[in-house]
Amino acid sequence: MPDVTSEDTTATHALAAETRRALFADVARVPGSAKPDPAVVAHGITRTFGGLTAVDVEHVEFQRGCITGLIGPNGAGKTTLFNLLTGFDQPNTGTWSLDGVSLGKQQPHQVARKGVVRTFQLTKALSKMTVLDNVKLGATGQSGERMLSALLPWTWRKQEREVTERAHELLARFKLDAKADDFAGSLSGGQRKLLEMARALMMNPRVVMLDEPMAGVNPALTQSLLGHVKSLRDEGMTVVFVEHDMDVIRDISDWVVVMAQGSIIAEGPPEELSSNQAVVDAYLGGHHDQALEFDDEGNPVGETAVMVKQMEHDMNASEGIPDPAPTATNDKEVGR
Ligand SMILES: Nc1ncnc2c1ncn2[C@@H]1O[C@H](COP(=O)(O)OP(=O)(O)OP(=O)(O)O)[C@@H](O)[C@H]1O
Repeated sequence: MPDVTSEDTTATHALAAETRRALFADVARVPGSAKPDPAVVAHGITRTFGGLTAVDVEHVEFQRGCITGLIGPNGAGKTTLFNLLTGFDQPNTGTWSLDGVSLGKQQPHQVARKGVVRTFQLTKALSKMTVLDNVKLGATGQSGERMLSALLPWTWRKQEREVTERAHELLARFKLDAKADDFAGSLSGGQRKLLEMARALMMNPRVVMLDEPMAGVNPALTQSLLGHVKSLRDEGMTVVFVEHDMDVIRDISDWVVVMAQGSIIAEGPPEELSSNQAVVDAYLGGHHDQALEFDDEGNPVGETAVMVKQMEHDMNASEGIPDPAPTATNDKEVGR
């Protein structure tokens, strides 16, 4: 059980870049493909809201020690899938596990104690609490919260010290240590994202699910955030990462899983994405009528490049990220 006092075993899974590439060489480029050493395996997950099927994932595996980018158009079901896998919502059907241990029918803090944590698209910093206290909140389910411990104060005092120490370490890691005693409400958008990550790491997780960690972050902080995400992987963590910016996805992912209308419609290495017809169709709603064109390296060219740019522009716009290049918008054309 990972807690702030446990020994961190994740480092044993740190994989070099060549090893990660080799791992995926023989993985089938199909939805639900088997991975050589999956940390998380989910099967038959469905979630409906009234008549709407938000998630209908037959099978998915997330490879240990790698970054999996989870992409898909707005409303594809990415956040709902994260909610389900981390106990923030319960599915209608399905089973899922970390290293073979079931994570079903559990509360978020129980899932976190088993090793899977998440961050949120809209950061959940409590603005009237200090930055330090916000990070300490990540250490839920510690003995200080249990009844018996109330009678044995020395157990929680020791733990309180350890939790505070760990929180300070994480604040230093994310360069927020100077802000420890400030109210979280005083942080910028990017700093709140860092705070979210620090809080998620309090439990020494093995799997981190990041829901759009770059959204709304000013470009100066984007690179540093990306560096932090890569460093989680380099320490051996398994990272699943929802992101709309294709450049970021290409830069950071070892493997990409694509969702549309609740289901997984494609999987593959990031460099093969833009030539995947199912992916382009999903983003463009199938409303294009000309053949797609790519150069030898799989980069879109001509009209296809314009459409892909349009797609990225729309996705950025939905996140409130300004697009420096003037782009003609035709929302109907892209199925929104
Ligand atoms: N609590 C809810 N009640 C009703 N419908 C919901 C609820 N949560 C999600 N949905 C619907 O489920 C579908 C999937 O939503 P979800 O937020 O998971 O998509 P997403 O891929 O994360 O989208 P985005 O990229 O815009 O964040 C959408 O149609 C959404 O409106």
